[in-house]
Amino acid sequence: MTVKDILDAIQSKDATSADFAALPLPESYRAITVHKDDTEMFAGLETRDKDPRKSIHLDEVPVPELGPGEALVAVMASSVNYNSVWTSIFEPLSTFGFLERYGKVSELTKRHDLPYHIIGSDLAGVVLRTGPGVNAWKPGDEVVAHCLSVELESSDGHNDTMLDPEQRIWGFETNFGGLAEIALVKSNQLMPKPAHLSWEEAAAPGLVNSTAYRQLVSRNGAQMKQGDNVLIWGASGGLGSYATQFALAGGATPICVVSSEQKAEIARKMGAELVIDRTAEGYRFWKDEHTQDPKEWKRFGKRIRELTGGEDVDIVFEHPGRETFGASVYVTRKGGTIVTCASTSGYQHEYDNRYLWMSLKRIIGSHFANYREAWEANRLVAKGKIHPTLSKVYSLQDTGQAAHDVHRNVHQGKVGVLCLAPEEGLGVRDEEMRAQHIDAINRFRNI
Ligand SMILES: C/C=C/C(=O)SCCNC(=O)CCNC(=O)[C@H](O)C(C)(C)COP(=O)(O)OP(=O)(O)OC[C@H]1O[C@@H](n2cnc3c(N)ncnc32)[C@H](O)[C@@H]1OP(=O)(O)O
Ligand SMILES: NC(=O)C1=CN([C@@H]2O[C@H](COP(=O)(O)OP(=O)(O)OC[C@H]3O[C@@H](n4cnc5c(N)ncnc54)[C@H](OP(=O)(O)O)[C@@H]3O)[C@@H](O)[C@H]2O)C=CC1
Repeated sequence: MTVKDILDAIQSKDATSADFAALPLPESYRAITVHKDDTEMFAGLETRDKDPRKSIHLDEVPVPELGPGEALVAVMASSVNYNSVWTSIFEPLSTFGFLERYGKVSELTKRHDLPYHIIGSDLAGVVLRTGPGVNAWKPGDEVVAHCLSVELESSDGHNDTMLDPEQRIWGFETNFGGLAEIALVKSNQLMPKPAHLSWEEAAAPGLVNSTAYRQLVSRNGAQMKQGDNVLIWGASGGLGSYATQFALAGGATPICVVSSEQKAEIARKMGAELVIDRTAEGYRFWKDEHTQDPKEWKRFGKRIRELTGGEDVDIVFEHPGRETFGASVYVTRKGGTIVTCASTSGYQHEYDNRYLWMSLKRIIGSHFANYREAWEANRLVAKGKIHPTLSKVYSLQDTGQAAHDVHRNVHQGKVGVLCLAPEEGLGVRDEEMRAQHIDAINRFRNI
């Protein structure tokens, strides 16, 4: 039995759940990994010069043992998230520390502590096997998986699953991730695959869409409301392309920040009217490595007022971090909210606290999404209210190049990876619905 037999079953029109259940599992499969032996390979290099193509491997790995409450999924497609860039450059720390720590939780979690890390936090595919205690899913189900892994044994996480003390991001802080032909997930990560999307389109939104949903829309985030002005950094990138859609769909006004005319055009194609090209306008929020320039914050704020007709922003959707955070705090309106989920340009932020407390602003930390938020975010995709922002698709063996593109910020929206799917465009089950949304689905393609 090989993965080829699994693919044949998925592609045959008449394979039943019983047929999938009867398929013997292969002994091994191909997976994108980083190696524990490589963790020091980039020592001394600048972040920019650490090259994912050198650290990312395509390996044949054994199929992990299936535990209670878990599922093995045949992965048709996955996508590159920035967390896989961090893993591949071993910043801010090596993810093998996460696997070692997880391995100490129980006999079952020991499986994760290996000298290789199978990465990837998105997938679209087909359930192959479910472990004891799983009733909601069965072999043959077409699914996507969100990346929240929790143990749920502590009451701390019972109201908001992101607060579980054993909260982890699957494929980043756990092993057996989605950039592979087979993945191991907890069954409560599974959600129905949107029927009108191909495998690679369905695999694209998951992580960033759920994160943007909690960060911007949820009561656990900024609770955006109709009429809000929302400043969105990196509006044509992974997170930003979903934040922009949420702002528009929710009756808010996005002010989209991008770094080129091409990206500005993408933001406009999504429906945004207020766009700032940070490169063309030449903002330099830092005079040098240690000193910010409040005059530049003010110039940026003036530009926002010019675009909005004199208003400041209610919400800043933050993730670049050190480079932009001082400006983000400054340009937020009195009583407004800066909601942050990352620090791509550096995690030691500096801002002038007078502008925060005197103007009663709030900073909210946000991370991925709880079970319910991830489900709600996927539901919006399945209903055709939010669309994938897939631009380019790579083969599994070219994942290193895909991660390099994202690391160097030469991509748009989301970058997809075909795992078992032999070509793009497969897996669409609702052609009629697809036809209704085809322009939106293809907005980011081949640009
Ligand atoms: C969905 C996608 C998401 C993304 O893309 S996010 C971007 C990528 N992610 C990242 O860049 C984050 C990577 N992670 C990290 O950098 C680290 O992961 C953290 C900085 C988040 C945490 O570091 P750590 O070393 O794990 O945490 P500690 O809590 O500082 O150290 C653990 C020890 O410190 C003790 N401790 C914690 N809080 C306190 C306290 N308040 N007072 C005293 N001690 C404390 C703990 O108990 C524990 O102890 P003991 O080592 O003995 O187990
Ligand atoms: N905590 C969480 O749950 C999550 C955190 N993240 C983190 O968020 C960050 C962004 O992820 P994602 O959106 O997928 O990444 P992308 O690279 O797809 O998009 C980020 C965008 O941010 C903009 N940007 C990058 N650097 C700067 C800068 N110095 N100043 C201003 N803008 C900048 C770029 O747009 P442009 O050049 O056009 O301005 C870029 O396209 C990563 O660090 C990631 O790890 C992501 C998802 C979940």
